[in-house]
Amino acid sequence: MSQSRDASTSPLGNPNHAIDLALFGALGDLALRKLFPALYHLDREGLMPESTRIMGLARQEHDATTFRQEVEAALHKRLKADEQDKVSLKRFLGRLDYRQLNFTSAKGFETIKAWREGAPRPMVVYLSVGAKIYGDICHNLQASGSLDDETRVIVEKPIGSDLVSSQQINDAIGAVFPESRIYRIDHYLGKETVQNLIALRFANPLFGTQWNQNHISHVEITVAEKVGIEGRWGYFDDAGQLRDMVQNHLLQLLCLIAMDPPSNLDADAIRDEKVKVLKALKPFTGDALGRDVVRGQYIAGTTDGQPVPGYLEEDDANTQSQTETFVAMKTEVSNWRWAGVPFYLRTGKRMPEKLSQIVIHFRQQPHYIFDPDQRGIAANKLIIRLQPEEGIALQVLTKDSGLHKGMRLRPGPLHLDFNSAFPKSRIPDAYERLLLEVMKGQQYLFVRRDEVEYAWRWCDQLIEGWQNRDTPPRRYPAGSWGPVASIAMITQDGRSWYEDY
Ligand SMILES: NC(=O)C1=CN([C@@H]2O[C@H](COP(=O)(O)OP(=O)(O)OC[C@H]3O[C@@H](n4cnc5c(N)ncnc54)[C@H](OP(=O)(O)O)[C@@H]3O)[C@@H](O)[C@H]2O)C=CC1
Ligand SMILES: O=C1O[C@H](COP(=O)(O)O)[C@@H](O)[C@H](O)[C@H]1O
Repeated sequence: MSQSRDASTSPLGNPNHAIDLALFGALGDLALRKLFPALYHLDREGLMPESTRIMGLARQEHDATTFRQEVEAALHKRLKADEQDKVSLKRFLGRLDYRQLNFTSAKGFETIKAWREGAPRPMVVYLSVGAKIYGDICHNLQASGSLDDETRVIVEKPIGSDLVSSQQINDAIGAVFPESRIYRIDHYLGKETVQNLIALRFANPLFGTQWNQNHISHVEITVAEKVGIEGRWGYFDDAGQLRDMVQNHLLQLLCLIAMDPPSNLDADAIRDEKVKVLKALKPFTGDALGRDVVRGQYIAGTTDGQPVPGYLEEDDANTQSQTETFVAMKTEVSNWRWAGVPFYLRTGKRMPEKLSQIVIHFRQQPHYIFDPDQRGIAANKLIIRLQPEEGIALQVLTKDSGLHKGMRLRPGPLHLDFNSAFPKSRIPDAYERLLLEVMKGQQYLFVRRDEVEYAWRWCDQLIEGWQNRDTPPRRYPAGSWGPVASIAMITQDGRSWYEDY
């Protein structure tokens, strides 16, 4: 983290972290639902320097006053009642301005240059729009003379739909910005527990010494979503769950679990180690594709006891679609640390619960001395919960209490629930952490170009395999844990998905 300028803070944030934020797509879903609430929280927490200004840019006709009204309405909808205080809201809304702009036309970009005239702060450009127009916006910004050599750019996922398209997009951004000023968001990296993984693994010798194939039998990563397509059918049907969730979020989680210790916490030290993991991911060849990967698509079912439509009955659906809304797979990191340790991944929409968790299953003791009836009792597990609540639990075996039970073992948790252990600290949304890091000019929670591209390389061979083998998705009812085949995939190895939710 050597890029930090100064650790001192003022009541309204470290003045060294002041920026001008130009937010492209300021009236879109992401901006209104996530970005403005996150920016507001940073301001309210005293982390946004006084001089920081925010310019909203979108196609709709607005002036600063009506734009502020839109943002205020979105904040009222998203924030809890006790998070809305008049002073903070007034100060935050006062930072906002608006310009109507067509992003793909060079005309009008001089407005950004004029806004920036004489400003002593670096500009951060946030591209909260589809990746296809990142190149146009970067080009128009440059051609209009709005950029200087301190300007940073934030881009959203997904970057492309395969390796070739991601390279084209990365080339277009890279023609204007150097890698050191490109911040590729994967919002899972901003989640508190995900950052805690780094602390857990590299600050605790207890885990550091056990983190390899000698002590770990297998790893599970589950990212289950309760929601369906939420009005995004057009986008989602082109992508599918592999491109939407595995290529980015699940592979980033896998990298943080599997990577070797970085030599320090600098962005590139961490990212170099993540890239090594991506390069070592085993490709799916031959029979592995049929045996170790399950694609699914939800049909009508129930959520919270209420009937919900199937994927093909959602609004705007193409009823012939073969797009997957669920993927489960068994993969491996082919290196000395992880040889022979399966990584089981699963993610899907319309599951019974919103649940993201990583379970590290440790091996059994080499010599067993307890009741033979209990020989199969679960070994130690480390359960890292990202959501809904965040926390870490270590399942250990202890003696079952009572006079009549003899030396019976009982699995139980050593549990760290962040909300109850640290009740005073609000757990910030991922976007708050990420925006703060951009303000500081720190890149360690952002994805480097080669990470994106190696992840695509691995996904591409999987997608190509599906296409070659004509692999239609297996159906699963909304509200279930996915196709039965995803359970069979793990039980054939004598294991099961961890279900103590
Ligand atoms: N929404 C989400 O939950 C997530 C989104 N993302 C990513 O974030 C980015 C934004 O997504 P999202 O907010 O959902 O998208 P939206 O389509 O909701 O928002 C995009 C915004 O950009 C505007 N816009 C698009 N093209 C132009 C143009 N040529 N000129 C001017 N304005 C334009 C749109 O205006 P108009 O409405 O007039 O078209 C809209 O205000 C995407 O890259 C997406 O993949 C990533 C993770 C989650
Ligand atoms: O990037 C995306 O993530 C969301 C899930 O994010 P979470 O923080 O709610 O777990 C997913 O619904 C969406 O399809 C995808 O684009």
